[in-house]
Amino acid sequence: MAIAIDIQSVSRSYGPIKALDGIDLSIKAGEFFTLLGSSGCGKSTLLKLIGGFDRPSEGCILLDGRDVIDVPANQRPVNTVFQSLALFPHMTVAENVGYGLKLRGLSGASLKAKVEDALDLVELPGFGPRTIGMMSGGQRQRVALARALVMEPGILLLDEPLTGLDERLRQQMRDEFGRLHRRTGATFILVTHNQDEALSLSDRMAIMHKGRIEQLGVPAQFFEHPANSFVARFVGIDTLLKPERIEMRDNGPHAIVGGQSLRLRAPVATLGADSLVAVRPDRLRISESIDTADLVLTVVATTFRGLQTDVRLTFADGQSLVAVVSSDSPAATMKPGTQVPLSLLPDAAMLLSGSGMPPAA
Ligand SMILES: Nc1ncnc2c1ncn2[C@@H]1O[C@H](COP(=O)(O)OP(=O)(O)OP(=O)(O)O)[C@@H](O)[C@H]1O
Repeated sequence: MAIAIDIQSVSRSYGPIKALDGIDLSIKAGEFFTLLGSSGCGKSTLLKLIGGFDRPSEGCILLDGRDVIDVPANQRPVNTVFQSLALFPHMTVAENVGYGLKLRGLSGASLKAKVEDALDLVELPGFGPRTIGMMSGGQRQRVALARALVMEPGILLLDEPLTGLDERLRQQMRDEFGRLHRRTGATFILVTHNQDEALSLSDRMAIMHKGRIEQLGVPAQFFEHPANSFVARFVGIDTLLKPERIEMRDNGPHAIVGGQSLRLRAPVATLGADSLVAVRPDRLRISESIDTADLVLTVVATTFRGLQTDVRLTFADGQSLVAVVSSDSPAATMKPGTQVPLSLLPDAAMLLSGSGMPPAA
């Protein structure tokens, strides 16, 4: 049975460090929810509070409407897959997976059947007798998942479970999480600093920063309506330009950058000292002619990225933006110094307020 989670005004301080600062968050039963943020933002602390491995300094946590602050970890309907996996190296795969059920008093054929079902679920049928030392990194991940899933938890917490795996395995395990979520119907909470993981898996997600939630919503909202420049940067909108001023024209608001004008999505917020214009790379096109272009910029460099190539272009004031073009298009091989006409699709540029420091690239 999936379980709903309500986090109400939760803070957690460690001495002078405020790891969590007034978090309010409701996660629906059966949702795949992701906490995304860079190192130290407080996401693991929040997971620990839900799991019962730590207590909040203030606020309460409800599971299906019941306050669980005084319920110890082993009595909560929650299982966690830790980054370190924490498998017992001297035990077989089956012993690892069956460990929790054995503690619950299960034995014999019923224990064996549950362990085999869990190993089937993570696509490791027949691997029970092997020792952990004989398993690859990806297979160990699956054993850790099976060990959590065999307990049939209402809530599964995944703490950076893909760290340390190579790209191919990450992709494979990512697909696996999606499949297991659908199969088990449990509430999944993933903690990660990886935007691709968050965007591809989540029903909803929260971006955290300095113990607070910067934005909460379905993944597409983070691109369409990033709450501020911190969030925009975090989801991969790398072009953030400092405008000289904002002008209201007949066809809407425009930002003036390096002497050129970019039409902004309306309505625009008031221009503050930390306001930046975010430009979505997917809404920029190289246009046919300079006469009809919205912008004319100068190529600085091109970076081959496989199917696509990033073209970095500058304004007269030295600020730059990145356009993404198909690697087999002529634009992918433009030389530095080339003048390029660009058109902006609707809502390509938006004025955002700043918040905190953008994460390092
Ligand atoms: N037991 C603790 N004692 C003191 N400070 C702590 C403790 N646990 C966490 N912190 C601090 O609280 C803040 C949030 O830590 P947390 O582990 O939740 O971050 P995180 O977002 O999960 O980071 P990472 O991705 O590096 O694990 C950090 O500044 C961290 O140093």
